[in-house]
Amino acid sequence: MNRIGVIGTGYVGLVSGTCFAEVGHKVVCCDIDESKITRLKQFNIPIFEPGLEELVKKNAAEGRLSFSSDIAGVIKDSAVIFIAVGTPMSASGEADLSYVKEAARMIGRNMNTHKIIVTKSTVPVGTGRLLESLIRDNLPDSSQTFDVVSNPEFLREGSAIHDCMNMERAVIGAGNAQAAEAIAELHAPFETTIFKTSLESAEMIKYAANTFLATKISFINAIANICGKVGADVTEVAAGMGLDSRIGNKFLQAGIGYGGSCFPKDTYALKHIAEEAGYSFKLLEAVIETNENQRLLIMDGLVQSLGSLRGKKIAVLGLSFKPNTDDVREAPSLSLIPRMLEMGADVCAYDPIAIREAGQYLPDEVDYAHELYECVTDCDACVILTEWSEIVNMDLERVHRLLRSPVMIDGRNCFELDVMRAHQFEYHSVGRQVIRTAVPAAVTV
Ligand SMILES: NC(=O)c1ccc[n+]([C@@H]2O[C@H](COP(=O)([O-])OP(=O)(O)OC[C@H]3O[C@@H](n4cnc5c(N)ncnc54)[C@H](O)[C@@H]3O)[C@@H](O)[C@H]2O)c1
Ligand SMILES: O=c1ccn([C@@H]2O[C@H](COP(=O)(O)OP(=O)(O)O[C@H]3O[C@H](CO)[C@@H](O)[C@H](O)[C@H]3O)[C@@H](O)[C@H]2O)c(=O)[nH]1
Repeated sequence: MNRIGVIGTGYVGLVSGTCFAEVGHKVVCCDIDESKITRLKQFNIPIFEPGLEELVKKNAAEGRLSFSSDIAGVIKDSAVIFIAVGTPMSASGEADLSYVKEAARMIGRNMNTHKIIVTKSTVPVGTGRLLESLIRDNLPDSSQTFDVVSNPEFLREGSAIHDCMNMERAVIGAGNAQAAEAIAELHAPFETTIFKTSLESAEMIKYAANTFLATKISFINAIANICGKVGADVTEVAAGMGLDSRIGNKFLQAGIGYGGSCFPKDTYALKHIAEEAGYSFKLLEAVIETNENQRLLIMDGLVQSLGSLRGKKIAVLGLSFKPNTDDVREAPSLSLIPRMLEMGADVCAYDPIAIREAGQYLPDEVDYAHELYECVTDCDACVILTEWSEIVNMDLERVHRLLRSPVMIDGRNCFELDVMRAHQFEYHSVGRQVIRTAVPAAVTV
């Protein structure tokens, strides 16, 4: 058994730490936020992630997973240290490395034996080298040796455990072949493809992968916007494109764009990295701009169907940035609900899990319903921002009956047009024909 110390118990630290424990390693997770560690010790998991609580309990009970707020002690006791702290977007768009740098200094100060430091956080190219020098500068004994390895994390929120346990590849970037091999061996139980690279290439692979996926989303959203104007249906177009194995059918779901803790900040960070390197990344700029405009389709749909929003009551279904998570970082709800309020609407919001999270950031005027059907009651329109299965599977007949006017603005293309026609909704979706209850039209939101 290897002793892995994980610094940071956000999504990545907690999920990857738990999964490395699940495959047999001994893992201790630590965090600067003592309240998180107190909660984790009581199995009160700070994030909503399906299956995580059970897996944490199981691995803790079997003695492979524990939590500590003694960061220095965890560093001293570990042979391998994962850095899994946040790298949020700074005001200028670049990745804020202050947490990563602080973690490196702490590691340097507490280095007592040879250790491999593994960066799981998403960091700009060159950070691995920067961490090497920061650690070296903080060593109590300058002859102490260590290695820095980049091993970016590719899990998705909402399916994080599945993604980690069934990882498609482990990218291992290192300057030292022995350190790379040691981290490859750590991955042996996952039976995944090991891809060894330089430190710099591994760091770039993470940004290139995320921005490529973001590009796919903005591309299909741009196609959707044209489809809406020329009478094509983007869901058919995406399905037809996806049958070409060179294109593939994944990440072609048109909607109100990508949000979350990764794509928005990582697209900005790569744009910044490119600028620093003297390259003007026009394609990526267009991806970002397309994404930022896309969510405004919701406002267009509301104005088309209701005219002025003043005094209108709007039901907003879905507050998290995607289903199966309570994460609201860069969620469309956080920018769209304040706009609705500014335009004079009353908003009642519902989410199966994320009300508490979203409520911290939304204006006080928002009402929250604890049940979907209560939320839509007496509303002038129903807006869908997140495709939770509870929302996709709602009883449309009941919703039609409860709404004051049967208007639905769907930012995630949850329903078939024929179904909405049969239920006599006015239905605005993305890149598809608008269904009107009385007069059919060929314009989409
Ligand atoms: N969220 C994801 O799905 C995901 C997936 C892949 C990669 N990533 C990347 O992984 C990194 C972490 O993301 P996250 O969403 O888990 O972050 P997060 O912000 O949710 O959690 C980071 C944790 O690190 C802790 N921390 C900060 N500084 C610390 C220090 N010096 N010592 C100990 N703990 C410290 C914080 O208290 C916090 O609990 C980011 O770089 C992100 O881009 C995230
Ligand atoms: O066809 C699609 C697919 C996704 N999205 C949106 O894109 C965003 C991101 O979705 P997803 O990638 O499923 O979730 P994340 O948890 O943000 O995961 C991404 O970001 C992580 C952090 O870097 C990476 O580790 C993952 O590989 C990468 O998929 C969400 O707002 C989705 O609604 C679409 O609009 N259309």
